Amino acid sequence: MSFFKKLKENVSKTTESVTHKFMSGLSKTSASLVGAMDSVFARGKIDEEMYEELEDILIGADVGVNTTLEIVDRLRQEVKAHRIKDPTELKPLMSEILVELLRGEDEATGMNIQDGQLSVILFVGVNGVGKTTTIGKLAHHYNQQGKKVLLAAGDTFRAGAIEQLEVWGERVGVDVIRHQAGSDPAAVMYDAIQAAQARGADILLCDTAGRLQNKVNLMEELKKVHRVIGREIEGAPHETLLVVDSTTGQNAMQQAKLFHDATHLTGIVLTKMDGTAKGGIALAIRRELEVPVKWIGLGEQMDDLQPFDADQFVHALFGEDIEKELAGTE
Ligand SMILES: Nc1nc2c(ncn2[C@@H]2O[C@H](COP(=O)(O)OP(=O)(O)OP(=O)(O)O)[C@@H](O)[C@H]2O)c(=O)[nH]1
Repeated sequence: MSFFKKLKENVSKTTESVTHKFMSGLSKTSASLVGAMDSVFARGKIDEEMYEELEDILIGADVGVNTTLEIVDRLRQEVKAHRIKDPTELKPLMSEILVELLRGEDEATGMNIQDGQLSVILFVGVNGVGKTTTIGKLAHHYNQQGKKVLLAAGDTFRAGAIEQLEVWGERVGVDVIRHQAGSDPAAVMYDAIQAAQARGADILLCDTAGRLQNKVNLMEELKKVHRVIGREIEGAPHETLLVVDSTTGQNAMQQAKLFHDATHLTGIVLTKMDGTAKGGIALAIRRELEVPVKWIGLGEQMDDLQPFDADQFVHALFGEDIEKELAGTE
């Protein structure tokens, strides 16, 4: 039995609605990445040309050149080692390689949430990537779990950003700590931490500015915010999550490198996966940045932010093939 059965078994452990969210959210990427492989494999022959066409498909889905070469290399080795002649056997093999790459070595995709004490989560990323929406969705997620959540409006650069966060606060039913537009974001963080501690909050989600017009200032500001949070609570921020818009392709990769250099990122949130056929960026980011993707945005609704899961991700990409193979072998 191929790796498909194992994938199916792994995703069956979660609810059907989560599996469905991944499948519908990743349908465009599935078509561009896995659907496109069909015509390549239909030629019935494993040869150099086939590997080159596979590379083109992977690069076209934003998997990134280095990661693409690594995937195809591994595929070649497996084909050799197991003397595979039939290209239809390559899809399950490919799915296994993708899961391994997405999992990485540490498997540290969970959130560092401290039980019984305040956990501070800092969000960074450029404007418009979905930072505020992600904070709102995550506030909802933790609120649903019965945790007391507070939001810090650290994007003081744009007055609209503070109001937008307040709209989310109201929608979810959590308070927002804010100052006037233009004030020092580090001071907002200081006040937010005091408020969170005084109110016995479990989780403080901190928004930050994302203007890129002045990179040096932005990065200095983020470093200061980070420092102030760390001074108030040892070990905080417990997570520094970079939010990136997956529809921006390799641009997302460059942003990730920039922010990673300035603040120590502990995870990535990939938003708007449902709006792109180039979801292969998840692989490029995971592999080339060595920062785990922790959350994935699969739509605009409150519960469309899902914890990233390598099995769910790859299962969603190969969904049709998995169903076909399992139906044929029962
Ligand atoms: N389809 C889809 N849309 C999303 C997702 N996440 C966010 N969006 C949309 O992206 C748009 C921008 O999101 P915002 O949260 O305003 O972005 P932001 O990064 O906070 O922007 P600034 O406040 O300007 O920094 C909104 O219309 C969101 O509804 C997602 O996972 N899927």
